[in-house]
Amino acid sequence: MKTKRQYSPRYLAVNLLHRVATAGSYANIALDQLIAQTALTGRDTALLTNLVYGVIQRQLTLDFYLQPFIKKPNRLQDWVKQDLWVAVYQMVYLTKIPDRAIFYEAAEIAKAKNRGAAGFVTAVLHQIQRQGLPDLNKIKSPLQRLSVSASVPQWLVEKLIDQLGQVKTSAILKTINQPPAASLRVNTAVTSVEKVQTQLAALDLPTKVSALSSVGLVRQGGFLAGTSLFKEGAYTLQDESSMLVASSMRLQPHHQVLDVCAAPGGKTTHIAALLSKAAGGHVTAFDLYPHKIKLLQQNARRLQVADLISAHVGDARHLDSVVPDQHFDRVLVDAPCSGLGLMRRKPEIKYARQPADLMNLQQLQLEIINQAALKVKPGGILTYSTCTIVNEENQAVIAQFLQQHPEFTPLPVQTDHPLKVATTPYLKLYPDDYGTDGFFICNLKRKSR
Ligand SMILES: C[S@@+](CC[C@H](N)C(=O)[O-])C[C@H]1O[C@@H](n2cnc3c(N)ncnc32)[C@H](O)[C@@H]1O
Repeated sequence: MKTKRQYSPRYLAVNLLHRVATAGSYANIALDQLIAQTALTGRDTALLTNLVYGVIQRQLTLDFYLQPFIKKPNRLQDWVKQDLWVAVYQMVYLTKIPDRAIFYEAAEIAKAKNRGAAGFVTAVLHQIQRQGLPDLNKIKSPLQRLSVSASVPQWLVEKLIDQLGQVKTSAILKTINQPPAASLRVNTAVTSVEKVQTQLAALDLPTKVSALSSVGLVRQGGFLAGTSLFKEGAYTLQDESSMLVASSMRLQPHHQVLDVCAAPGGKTTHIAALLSKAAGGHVTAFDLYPHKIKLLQQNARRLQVADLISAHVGDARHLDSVVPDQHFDRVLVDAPCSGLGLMRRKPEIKYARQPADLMNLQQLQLEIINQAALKVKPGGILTYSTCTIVNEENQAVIAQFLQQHPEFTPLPVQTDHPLKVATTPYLKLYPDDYGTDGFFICNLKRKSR
């Protein structure tokens, strides 16, 4: 039987951080599962969420703060480090929580796991209280200071400065550690934005309309996947930037669409909602992984658009063997990418990526887009999108593609509302522009014969 302590948000946070670090789970998915399984109050859910995201977001900063107090970091057990991270995070960023409460909880968590470690945790925290934390402003190298303060690896800060300049990089780094907003796409195949907004408000979940997408609603925090509206398919959880993809594709109800990197189907189901079965519209969706195709099919059923979608396992690098002799009005390549635009929502990504990944991914992206191009009807449109913010995976892919494919020309990216960022020849959204994920969209029209 679980004790009261094991349901405390801090205990749950330490456990979850341990799982993310050791089993490679994504924090947002693991957190949603945990919240669904445990009957926490709204306040405890908010604290748990804050602790988990806050600690992962600020891991490099927290390591810097703890460094002078831990003599043998290599001998520190992972969960002891995570317990200390959670404690120091509260001391620095959640200033309303008194130190004595933080120390007591940190020691109790240590005791519950291994009695011997409780003394060590308490000693470290008391030493921090006596001596104070080291000062970030005293880091001599400006690059290292920016990296540690924003908790972003130095190679990535350097790359962003190189590609975007100091001012834009600082603006991005300032916003990526803010709590991510929750956003949902209303499923216009079955309901309307106004209706869902009213129904959510009645559940004490007020939302605001998205500034980017006419089918998006946003709110700061809250567990939106638990409502019966979600289960019935009235909406799905999706970042506002992702909602721009289907809207940009100039879809018509009768279109035949190929979605080659489709799972778990966020964009496939959005595309399907814009097609009409009666008019003959259809999406053929592929993904490399069978378990992801199952997820896509589940989502399609929940969102009541399964009859417009056929989903199969298939490799987008070999489309001729999966869709021989077929050509489509619209082809979407929502490419596998580094995910560096998701630093706020999936903060663990920034530590996992290595510089060499970007060029390896570029090769894969080029292979896929080159194959996808062969499946576009004359006069049709090929859409390339990613959730990353580095040139290698975005404009460099498009530039190389266009060199080899003069039959394609970029179109302005159509959006529901006028945006403050350029939409031609492609749309690059950074996390500081609208508080969304970082995203890239390019629409390429194939010449009519
Ligand atoms: C960015 S995600 C797609 C997200 C999806 N479009 C959505 O909106 O929900 C990229 C997808 O590409 C898939 N993928 C990776 N390599 C692939 C390949 N060679 N062929 C097909 N799919 C692939 C991954 O499994 C992953 O699901």
